[in-house]
Amino acid sequence: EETTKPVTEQLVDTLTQLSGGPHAKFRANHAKGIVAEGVFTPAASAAEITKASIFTTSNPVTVRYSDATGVPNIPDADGNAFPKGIAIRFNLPDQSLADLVCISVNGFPSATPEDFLGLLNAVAASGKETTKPTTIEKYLGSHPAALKFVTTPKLPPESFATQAFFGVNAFKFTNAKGETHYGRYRIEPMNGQKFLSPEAAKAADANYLMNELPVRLKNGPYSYKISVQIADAGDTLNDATVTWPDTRRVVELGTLQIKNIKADGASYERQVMFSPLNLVDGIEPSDDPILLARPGAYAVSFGRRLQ
Ligand code: HEM
Repeated sequence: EETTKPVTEQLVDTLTQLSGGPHAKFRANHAKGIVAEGVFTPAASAAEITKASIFTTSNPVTVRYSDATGVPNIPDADGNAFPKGIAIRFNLPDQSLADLVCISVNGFPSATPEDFLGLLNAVAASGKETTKPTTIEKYLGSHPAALKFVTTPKLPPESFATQAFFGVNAFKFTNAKGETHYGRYRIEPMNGQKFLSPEAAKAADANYLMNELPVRLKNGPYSYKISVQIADAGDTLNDATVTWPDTRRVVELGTLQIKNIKADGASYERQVMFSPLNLVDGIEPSDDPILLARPGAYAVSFGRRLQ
């Protein structure tokens, strides 16, 4: 009997295929990672935007940095390891939690999960093709957002500590007065972004990012500013391929300080699934179909990782 798999499962299948997997016990995407710990301290301005406990109280956080793709040993400076990821878990005193799951580029190649599957399938098909234009060339020719994403310079950062990250999908924020705003997260290193030169990127060790972080943290903590870019009336809220102008208001939510590598990080990351829809009161999802598809895809990958 023929059954069509849900698009979320097809996405995980294609990500797995593209990575040369399955790779037992690893994520189907953002497989290579490192886990650290720190603390989030709110800024006074956060309360203007949201009553969410994660942004109005100080809490311990667990942070997983990652390279893109499902390849567990991808070289950190490889173009395919772009975008980098950051997953931040706020561990609240009542055992509840919330996650921010962001990437190192402000945008996404596709507006819907079906379109993203089309892109991944076009990449998968074009490996074996000899006639031009290939499936991926045709796909990119008719999908400008995907073309923009794949041609974005893939600058390898000096460190995960010198990389900015973006939420890409919009969320709806409610403050204590009941006022609502839509916004997108920004996570910016306090000491600015720093990238490798092309020469340094070519010479970089396959694990230079994963090796650098413990060394850096021995010399002390580092921090990011977490803020939210606020949509104006009329801005597109449900399409992650459409960035908003840089002139939009940006409100600071607080400071993320990273203090140490997590001791049991390797087993922790296997047992944990971060999700952009792990939320607390004061933050709701937008109706962006990419955002709404993510937990389903992540759960498929998580379930396979536990087998
Ligand atoms: C439909 C679109 C997307 C699909 C199908 C997808 C797929 C996946 C999958 C399967 C995983 C592994 C999850 C796990 O096993 O725990 C993952 C992880 C991740 N994704 Fe996505 N993703 C999508 C969109 C996005 C977007 C828009 C962002 C950022 C704005 C993002 C950032 C990340 C990050 C940072 C991780 C690693 C999380 C961790 O460290 O556990 N993804 N993605």
